[in-house]
Amino acid sequence: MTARKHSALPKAQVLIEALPWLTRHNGRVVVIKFGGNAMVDEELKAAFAQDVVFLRQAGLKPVVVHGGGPQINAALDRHGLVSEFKAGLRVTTPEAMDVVRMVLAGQVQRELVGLLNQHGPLAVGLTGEDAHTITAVKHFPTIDGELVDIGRVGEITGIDTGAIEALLADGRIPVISSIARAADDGHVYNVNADTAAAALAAALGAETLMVLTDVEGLYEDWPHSDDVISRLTATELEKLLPDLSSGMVPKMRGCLYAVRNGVHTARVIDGRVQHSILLEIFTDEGIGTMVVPDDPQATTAEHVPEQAGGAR
Ligand SMILES: Nc1ncnc2c1ncn2[C@@H]1O[C@H](COP(=O)(O)OP(=O)(O)O)[C@@H](O)[C@H]1O
Ligand SMILES: CC(=O)N[C@@H](CCC(=O)OP(=O)(O)O)C(=O)O
Repeated sequence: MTARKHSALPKAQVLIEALPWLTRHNGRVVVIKFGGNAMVDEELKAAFAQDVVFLRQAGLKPVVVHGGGPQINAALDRHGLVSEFKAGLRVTTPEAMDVVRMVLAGQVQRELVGLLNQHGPLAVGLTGEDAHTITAVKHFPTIDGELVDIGRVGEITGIDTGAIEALLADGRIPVISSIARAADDGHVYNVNADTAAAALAAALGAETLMVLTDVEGLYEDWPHSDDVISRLTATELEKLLPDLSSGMVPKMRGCLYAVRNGVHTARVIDGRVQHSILLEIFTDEGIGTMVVPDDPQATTAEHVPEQAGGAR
């Protein structure tokens, strides 16, 4: 007698395909950075929230770190302030810092918390200022061999994971804005959201860092071709870093930092694709760029991403 096949069988097969990944990640922290450029429309943002809640309900511990570069640009413009970037970082005057804080903590973070909480009392928003989560000192980037003053931009000196871990233990989804407090001068500092996400992923011992942006992944020869590098090791990435340009620099530096500091995989994926998080996880080939540590031992058998990018 042949087994009867129900018409919904493909749906069951999709769920079963995800089983090894879900088993491996059960109880693990996944840090997801949602870039301001990926927040293009309401439908996408709602799908992002659904994906994050799905991970939470499937037994993972998602932590969201959000950006908001374009939203800050628009608000500065409304205030008659110019947006200027040096070494990929926003030149942040004290007046601009007020706007940055207002937009990140008061607008973007609130919106994401609201979308996540449509699914239950899950999300809690905080900034790096809360409970000493992110501490920084004033950052002076080197441009053409000179240290340059770009205002209230912070370089992370410490992460206190206590508040985030308490929220995770309580089943919540922390949503974090990339603003840091200074231990010494009493100021608050603007931190690039990719850098903050990478530092948090490392400090939390996350399984994966996922960076959602507005390109398909790391292009091999940007802007001349759109061939995406699907997988690379830390050393391969390190060699590429000097050739990367502005937006990708903090992102790929962050990925490198994460995999060199205990995170098993760091991925850059296209946040403009609906349900990109679930697609990256549940499709064999993955949809973006995956960075892995050099030492295969660091990615133990238990953590080899066979579902997510099994071919990579
Ligand atoms: N090699 C590269 N591959 C892909 N994108 C690149 C590359 N080099 C520079 N970029 C630029 O980086 C941008 C992504 O960074 P960014 O604008 O800071 O996004 P987000 O708001 O998501 O942090 C892309 O839109 C692209 O213009
Ligand atoms: C110092 C610095 O540049 N901070 C960033 C923080 C927001 C951010 O990183 O947003 P995206 O992820 O959308 O680019 C800024 O002011 O734009």
